[in-house]
Amino acid sequence: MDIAKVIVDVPVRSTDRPFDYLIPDDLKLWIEVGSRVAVPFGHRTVQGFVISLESGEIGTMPGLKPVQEVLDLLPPLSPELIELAEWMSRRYACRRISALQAMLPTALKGKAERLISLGSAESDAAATEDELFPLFAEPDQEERSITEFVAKHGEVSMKQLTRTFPEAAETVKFMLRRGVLTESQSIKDKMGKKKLKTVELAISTEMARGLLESFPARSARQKELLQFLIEMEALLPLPLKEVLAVLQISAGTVKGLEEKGYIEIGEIEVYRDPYRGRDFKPSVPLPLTPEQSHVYAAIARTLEAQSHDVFLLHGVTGSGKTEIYLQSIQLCVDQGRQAVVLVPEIALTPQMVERFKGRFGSGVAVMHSRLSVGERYDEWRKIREGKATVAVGARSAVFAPFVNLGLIIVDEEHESSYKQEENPKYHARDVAVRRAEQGGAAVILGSATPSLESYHAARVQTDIHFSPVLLEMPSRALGNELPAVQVVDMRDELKEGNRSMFSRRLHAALAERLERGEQTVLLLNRRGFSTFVMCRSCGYVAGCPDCDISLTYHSRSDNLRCHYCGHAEPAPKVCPECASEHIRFFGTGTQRVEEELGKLFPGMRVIRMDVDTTTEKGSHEKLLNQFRDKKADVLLGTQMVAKGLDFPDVTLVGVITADSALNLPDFRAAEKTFQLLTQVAGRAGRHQLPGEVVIQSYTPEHYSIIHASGHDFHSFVREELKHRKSLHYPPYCRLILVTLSHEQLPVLLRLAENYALNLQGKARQLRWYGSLDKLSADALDMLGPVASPMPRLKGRYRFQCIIKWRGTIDAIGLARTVAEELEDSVRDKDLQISLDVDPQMLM
Ligand SMILES: Nc1ncnc2c1ncn2[C@@H]1O[C@H](COP(=O)(O)OP(=O)(O)OP(=O)(O)O)[C@@H](O)[C@H]1O
Ligand SMILES: [Zn+2]
Ligand SMILES: [Zn+2]
Repeated sequence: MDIAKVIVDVPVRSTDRPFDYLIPDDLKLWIEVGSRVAVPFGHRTVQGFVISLESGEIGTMPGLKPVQEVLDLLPPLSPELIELAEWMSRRYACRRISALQAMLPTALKGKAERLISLGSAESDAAATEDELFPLFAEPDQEERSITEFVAKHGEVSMKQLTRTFPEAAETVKFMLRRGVLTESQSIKDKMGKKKLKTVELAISTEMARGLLESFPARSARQKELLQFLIEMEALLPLPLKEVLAVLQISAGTVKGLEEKGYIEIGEIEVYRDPYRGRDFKPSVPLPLTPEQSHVYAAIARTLEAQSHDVFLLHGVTGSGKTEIYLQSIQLCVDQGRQAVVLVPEIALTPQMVERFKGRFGSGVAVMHSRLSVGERYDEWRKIREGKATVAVGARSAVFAPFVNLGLIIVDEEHESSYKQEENPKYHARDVAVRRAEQGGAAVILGSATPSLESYHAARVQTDIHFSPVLLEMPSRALGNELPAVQVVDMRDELKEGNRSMFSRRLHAALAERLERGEQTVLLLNRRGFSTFVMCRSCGYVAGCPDCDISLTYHSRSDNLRCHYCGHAEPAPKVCPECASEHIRFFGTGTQRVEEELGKLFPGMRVIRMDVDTTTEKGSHEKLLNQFRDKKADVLLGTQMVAKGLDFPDVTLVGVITADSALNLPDFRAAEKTFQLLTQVAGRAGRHQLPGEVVIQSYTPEHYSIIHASGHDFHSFVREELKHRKSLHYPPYCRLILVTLSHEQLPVLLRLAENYALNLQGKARQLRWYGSLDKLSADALDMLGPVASPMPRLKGRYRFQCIIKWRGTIDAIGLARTVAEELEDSVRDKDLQISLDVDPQMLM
């Protein structure tokens, strides 16, 4: 192999293709497909990824530059992941480099660094002073110390040099020009490995014992250390820090013994383990219920054959899906293969981690955004170096660098957080299915409320997604009933004079729990229900001057903030339009509910869990532990409290407003409402005590609320699918959201119009264009251009087109080509076009 094809880390579209580099002889054994390398690009050194190797006649490739260095001992990506990235770039219309970068921990997102070393002739160790300073018999003292400094270190960074010689800028520049110093570039990672100093014997134990007898009396401390190391022989090398602490000796003592050559100070690499020192209650496989056995048998057949299948596991809340996951993983691990478990970020609670660590111990690597960059890097390395067999993590864990992956589990597969909203805009569930298909692994998509896309695909053979095997578990594992649900019409409450945010029913139920010492989970559905400021006299609403959305009130700082761009201003005391004092904060935040609870139930202990109380690392966990240990009566929160929690004493779940999200401009509003209500209702009565759920609503007749209260997934799906079909929404077609943005509105209008016309024209030529009402299998239709629901963001105007399509046509390729052609033809640097394939939000 002589040539490496490399995708370079340069963020412009024209470089989104492989570039050829020569592999120098000394790197031949080090470079593989998936290696991260430093390569020259223009005048810079950049990071890149080797996607293939080729042999070629070097003579026929004049001008090819060589690879500069290999950046890792083990290639961070496997050929399988390289292939997956290629697929992602087509599937999500993103650049290859952006797909590759998404697969790596932040710590490996290397940046070029300038390095200074001695000039070529001068770097020769035998160089005499005369050779070093040919033009000057007497180099001045400053030059001399710089040369010595650089020679001693071999290579120094610009930063090191400027710190050490802050005054010497002119001299260094002069030395560079003369060639005494030379400059190069290298890629430096954001995060190094963590090392620990260790100490051990440098001589045999026999010899050390012999030495003890004749040890000089004035070195008693050294003797003590030597003796200790002899005793601890079996445990060597020992961490230096611990030895110092145990013996109460100084580093000088150690140094002294080292200088005598009796002991050796070394270094070992350690992993920053976020769960170090924590005990996880070991758990053993439970005997499965008949429903579970049935489901497990189907999965086990596929695993035993080591073949690829996708299972959609639809099991009601508390049906014991997790036990199915655990036993399937066990089977996979017993075969010498590895498994990945994806969990939505907010459901990745300590309780969840405990269930996997408890069964598989230290073989579990955990990856989520609340870990530090270093911790995440180390968990990732544990996987890469074969020290972990199971990875549990949020979205990006789908890229865990296992080499023999046998199983991918996607828990709560309906969660929209599996879709990444920034580039690359991938959906982890779809990537999981693709990765498994590529590598012959099984996939389990689990949920109590599967997405309509997955469910429909399992029921009908659709051509738009994979076709999973449907497995259903309609009853709870512990044999108890799903909780009884009561829907309260809040309009009636108001009519009958109750102005509180709590209905009489919920109030009474809360009082009962307090009396019985049982616990309550209260959900405040905040989606589409922000705390905005409105004047009751004239209707003025405080909005962001840049984003055209209403500002949110923050009581802690008493100011108003824009959640999209961060704009902040003090909260007004009088209306800026009409000077009225009746300006009020509308909407209900968790804080207000907490205050209200305090008034209605003095002494009630409430834990509030929302973005404000969980910003600090570990706070989420602390709050949940407090609740589990019964240090509170009520757990009050946003979406965070709806998922995955399994607390035996929770017998009441209250939903303050069920329908606040129903009026959002989102075709999935009903689906999301149904899912949230079903999930949160599922937190009640999971163990011995029966559960009760109270849902408060202003539109109790809405089918998503009716069916959620009846735990009736199938009826909900039937009704929702009817709507989707008649309006042409997924799963009956696929969507591509095209957003164009520009600082100038008139320019944007023209460009958006252009985009739409070009797209329609091309689609017509290809005979794809037409209404989706027609019976043809391949069809494409387009809505827009219209102003985006967020028409202005960070000072830029935004317009969008929605492409609806079905069949085998390459609509994604078309949308991308038209975008690139428009960018090329107008050459307006301010124009941005972004494509979102299968969007979760039409914003
Ligand atoms: N075979 C079994 N025997 C005894 N207990 C079981 C069994 N399977 C599961 N359980 C218990 O049933 C309870 C519910 O199980 P689990 O939390 O796995 O359900 P789930 O389907 O993941 O629920 P959710 O979707 O609500 O998170 C847990 O307390 C679990 O320990
Ligand atoms: Zn006013
Ligand atoms: Zn704003």
